[in-house]
Amino acid sequence: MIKVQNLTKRYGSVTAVNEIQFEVGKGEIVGFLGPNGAGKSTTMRMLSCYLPPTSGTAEIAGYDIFRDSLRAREHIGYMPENVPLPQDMRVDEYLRFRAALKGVPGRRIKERLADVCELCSLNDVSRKLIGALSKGYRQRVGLADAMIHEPELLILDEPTIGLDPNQIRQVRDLIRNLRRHHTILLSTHILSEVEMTCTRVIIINKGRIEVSDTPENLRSRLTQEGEILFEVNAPDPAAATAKIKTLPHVKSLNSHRTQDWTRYLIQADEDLREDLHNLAVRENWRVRELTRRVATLEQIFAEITHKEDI
Ligand SMILES: Nc1ncnc2c1ncn2[C@@H]1O[C@H](COP(=O)(O)OP(=O)(O)OP(=O)(O)O)[C@@H](O)[C@H]1O
Repeated sequence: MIKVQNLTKRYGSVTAVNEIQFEVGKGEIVGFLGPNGAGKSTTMRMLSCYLPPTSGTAEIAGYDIFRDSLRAREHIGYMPENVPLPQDMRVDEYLRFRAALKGVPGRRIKERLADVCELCSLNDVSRKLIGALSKGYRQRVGLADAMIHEPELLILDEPTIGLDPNQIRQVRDLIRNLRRHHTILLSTHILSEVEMTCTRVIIINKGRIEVSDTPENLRSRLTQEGEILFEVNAPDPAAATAKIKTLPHVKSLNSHRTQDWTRYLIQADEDLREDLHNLAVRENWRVRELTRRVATLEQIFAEITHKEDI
């Protein structure tokens, strides 16, 4: 659905997007992550044909965003970061107007309106003035607008920005429901959202793409040299520590004792959970915890973008 090659955007002396390349296949939900000013919105605006690139190319459904802009746009539903909405139009009037503007045939507008209002849970407010809606409902109107012409690809720039946790959950569920029929590229700063909804993560930093992988692969990349928590009740703790140290792949070990229990934090370059379990069974130790610490997307993001404050 998306094929980006050497795409660059400069604003005067600022290079916002620097020779990026990536592809997004049909049916993928891709989370587009990066710190403030990384170039996410600029990339999304170029892909949505709102902003011409300085150099490089991008294709949407096989159409060049610059040369075949109108064709490309037919396949895109774009929801910008701050959805510009007319305050004094009613929700249904506005969506009908947008449908006509996007070339939806007159006979289909009623049906499309009903579909998007249902999908975005707008039925209760469809006769309300947009200016009277809460932020969450306005976001939904933006989403309904992006979908009204049945595009295959949705490009959503921070769709949950400014929403409360309940509204975030609703929009996230909605995006999850959309994945059956759409390809989605969405930017967000909420990493748990990406872990829950996306099939792939692209991390952009200072205009360059640093990573493109599944959330699982990203986690296992960082967890390979894993930390394992192991808490046992062994009759002779010193002997137990010595035995654990002799296991292959153990790099270092910290322990902490509370009454009868010893809690080990083991650094190893392999997943040693089975070996530790077998050792405990052999030695007749009682085990209270045996877990491998898994890196969160938040740690991965911080590592890749070298930022602690996300
Ligand atoms: N119209 C503009 N004129 C000049 N510079 C711009 C313009 N739009 C963006 N920039 C600059 O380009 C860089 C990338 O901005 P962009 O908005 O694409 O980042 P972003 O990743 O979407 O950030 P955020 O998470 O804060 O929305 C920033 O340095 C920004 O200041």
